[in-house]
Amino acid sequence: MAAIQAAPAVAELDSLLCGSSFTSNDSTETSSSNFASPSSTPPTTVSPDSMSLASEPDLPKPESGIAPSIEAVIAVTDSHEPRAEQHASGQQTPVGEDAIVVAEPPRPTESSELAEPSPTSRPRRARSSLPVYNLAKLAGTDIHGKRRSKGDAVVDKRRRTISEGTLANHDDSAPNGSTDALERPNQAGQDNADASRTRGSAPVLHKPKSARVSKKSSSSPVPARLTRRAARLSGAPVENLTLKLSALGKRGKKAIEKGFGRLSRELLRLKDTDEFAHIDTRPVRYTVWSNGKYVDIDPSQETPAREPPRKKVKVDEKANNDEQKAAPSEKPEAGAPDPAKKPRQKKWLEKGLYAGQEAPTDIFKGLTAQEKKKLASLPELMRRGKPNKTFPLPMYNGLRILIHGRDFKLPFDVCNPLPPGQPKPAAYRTMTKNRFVGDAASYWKKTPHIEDFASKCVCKPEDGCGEDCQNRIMLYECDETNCGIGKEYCQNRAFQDLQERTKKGGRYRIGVEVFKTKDRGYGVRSNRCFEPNQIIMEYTGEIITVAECERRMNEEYKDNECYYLMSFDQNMIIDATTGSIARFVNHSCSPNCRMIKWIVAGQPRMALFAGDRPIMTGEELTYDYNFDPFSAKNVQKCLCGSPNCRGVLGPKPKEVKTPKPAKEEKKSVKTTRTTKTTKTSKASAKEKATVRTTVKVSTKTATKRKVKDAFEFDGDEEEEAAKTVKKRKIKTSTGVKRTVSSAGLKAAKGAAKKAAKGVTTIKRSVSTISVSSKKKTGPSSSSKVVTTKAAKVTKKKTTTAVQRGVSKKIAGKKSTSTTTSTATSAKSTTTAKPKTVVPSRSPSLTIVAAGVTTPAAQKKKNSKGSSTPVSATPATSSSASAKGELPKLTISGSGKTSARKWTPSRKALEAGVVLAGSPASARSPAKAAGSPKIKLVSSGAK
Ligand SMILES: C[S@@+](CC[C@H](N)C(=O)[O-])C[C@H]1O[C@@H](n2cnc3c(N)ncnc32)[C@H](O)[C@@H]1O
Repeated sequence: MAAIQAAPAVAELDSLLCGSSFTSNDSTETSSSNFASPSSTPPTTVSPDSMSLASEPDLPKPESGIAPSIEAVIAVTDSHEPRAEQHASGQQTPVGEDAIVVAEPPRPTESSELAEPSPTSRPRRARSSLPVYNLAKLAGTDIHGKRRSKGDAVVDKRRRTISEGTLANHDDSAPNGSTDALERPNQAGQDNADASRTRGSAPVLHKPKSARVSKKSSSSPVPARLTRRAARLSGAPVENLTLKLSALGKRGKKAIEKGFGRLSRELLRLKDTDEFAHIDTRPVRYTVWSNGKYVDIDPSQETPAREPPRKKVKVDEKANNDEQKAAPSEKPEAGAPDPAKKPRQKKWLEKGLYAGQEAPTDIFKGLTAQEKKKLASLPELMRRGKPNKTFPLPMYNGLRILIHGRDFKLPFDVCNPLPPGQPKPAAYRTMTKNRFVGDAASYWKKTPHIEDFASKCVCKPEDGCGEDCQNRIMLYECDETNCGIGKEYCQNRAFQDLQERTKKGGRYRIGVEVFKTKDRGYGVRSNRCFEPNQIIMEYTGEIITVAECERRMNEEYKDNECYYLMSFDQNMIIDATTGSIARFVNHSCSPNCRMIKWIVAGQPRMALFAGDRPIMTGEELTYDYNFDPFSAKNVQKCLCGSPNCRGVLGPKPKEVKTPKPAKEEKKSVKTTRTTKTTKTSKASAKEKATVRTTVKVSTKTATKRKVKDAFEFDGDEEEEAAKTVKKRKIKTSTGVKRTVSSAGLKAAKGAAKKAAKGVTTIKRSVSTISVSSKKKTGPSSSSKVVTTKAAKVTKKKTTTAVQRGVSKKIAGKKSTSTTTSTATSAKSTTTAKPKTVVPSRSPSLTIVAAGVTTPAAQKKKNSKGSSTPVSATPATSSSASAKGELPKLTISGSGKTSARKWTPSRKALEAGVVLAGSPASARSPAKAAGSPKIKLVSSGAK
């Protein structure tokens, strides 16, 4: 079968054959001898094809040597013969073998047609003397079927008339045309090369494409690739066949070109090579190889030097080129040292921790007589041998320390996280952003601060939004909308800095880690240093309404030892049970941090900031909870261990405030009302920052009860509280409460507006679980206002710049200034209790975090009943409190253990915090007339 496919190719190639093949008609050659032998007899087996040659019973004998191509064709037909016989005998042909030829099975009808053409068929044009061949059949393309038109056999149309001469040299002697056909392509090159000598080439039978393809597929014994490679390596000039052809006559040239045109592409590409023509230009080299390596037996032999690897050649060439470029005329002498190449000199590290601190030659130098004496008595410190310059001791400082024998600790400013395997709190979920839960989202006013936020600070780039920045003073973070100096200069973008810092993660960038304290549960420590006032981490969690908070405390957290609830904004609470690790920060009466609420992009956010001094690696982070337990049973012993510890987790002691005469106050209010009270003074930078407009809510009664209410818990308390509430209720009406550090004039503008609109209360306070005001937010915050107001605006020394900035702003807004609104509220106040400045940077926070009732507290409670735990009473004001920076922290008491009613203390009311330890009646807003609706019932303390 393969022979049949290859046969047309053979025909092609044979058409290119020249020389002896034309002349040789030796039919005795076997198929094997046909291979690559120009003198061998081509496969000339000619036998009548039962199919296509049926009409040509007798093929004329070749007369001349110009019919090799025809020989091939005949070989094809010869190969068909047994096939036809096979079919005739009804034998099955193996598929592999018959793939192509079977496509032309013997068709009796056709055969009969061919043998005896029907009267309707076209008469043959061929002369009877010439044989007619069915080329389609020969080529194997007739397997596609015959097209017929009007009964006319197409096969007849496709017949070609071939001149008699083309049938020359058909030889029956070639027994295996297939083998011959396979091998011939290899001969083609040589034959083609010899074709230049051809004078008369035989016309080539038309070769159908399929046949060519089959020729390709009939793998030539010598792969084309190898041939190409050989050609490349030969290095000899390639003969140009075109030149050869030009020497030919027109006819010969045409024949050869035609022949090439039918060569496969690969062969065509190679047609001009020596390999193609089998021309050896190099002598054969015998090489010896040992273990896969070339062994050069006699290097003196004339064998050409081995070519260096290509890459090396390139490099050398490049180097040469460079050299030539550099010095085209001069050539460096062989062996002379290259001036460009200097011996490499080792570079030593000259800078480093102790580099440059060589030990002094005289180690006694600079020491006192006593020290010298001591050093002499310390032979181990005496210098011996060569000084260690690689890593010498810090001689200037260390030696003295060593002499004195002091313990010293190297400062470690680098990240020093705890080793792995630390006890960790039970699985807790972290949250890096506040998330509203339940009704909180619907009650949350999304843009309460936006109005204030609309104005820009007046800082210049050189100011860098420092302490005088009015945004900073009012705890508004700068951004593109409210600050004109840009990110690169502005220093008032703490939350943005924090985000930037922690974005990539990593212990150092985050800078904090939870650890287990000895006696206070878990805490947070720094594992890096923090600058004073630097932001450390954000306090995030779920923002919930008071009602939801109450529910959680009663249901979800009832068995908890700790609550992580902190009052937030708009009467909402942050529950950090799912939140950031800031919830693990413990309380200290001398804290190193502050929890501060800022307005960032119009929204309140809470974060822990370093205090006034830097924080070192490994320090525990603490802030003052300003904890308000409201009930004796909630009082916990403080274990902060600071010298000025208040003893219990209690409220921050207030500053001792000197009451001012009412006249003065009125005057003050008046003055502020006319907005001419903006007094400027050049004070210290700290004081500048404490521009605070404070409007505090208080009553005389309340003031008296201030501390008392917070801790007293007797049977009459409820009644008394009710009275108080009533009293307060009377005095309610309108009021502006701004417990936060001033909240500034900005907010006051808004307040003024709202007051003008008849809004009864405006409160911008961190202490959220507020009893006062707010008719707007959550359902539980709809209580009637209990507070009555005395308003006083105290403006502490402000810088001109700030004042100007603020007043400008106000002027720009056409607002009546803060004091206008406060004055309004002052009107409704029966008793005005003046108060001095409140917090500086920190807002008053209310944490609703119920801790463990310590055994001590429990004992006290048991022994004293409901009496006030003395230890809970704040003693003196701490330094921190003097700055007014402490947040309010309120702890909820255990309502489970008490059946008695409990009402919020005056303190709670003032702080805007209500925490009920709470019998159901107290929790019911309906029952507690005038009492705030907002009550947190903590039942979980154990
Ligand atoms: C918000 S949690 C702080 C994290 C807590 N230590 C923990 O392990 O989850 C507040 C509770 O920690 C405890 N705590 C914090 N500071 C304390 C202190 N200085 N003395 C005693 N207990 C403290 C109290 O039980 C408090 O109720």
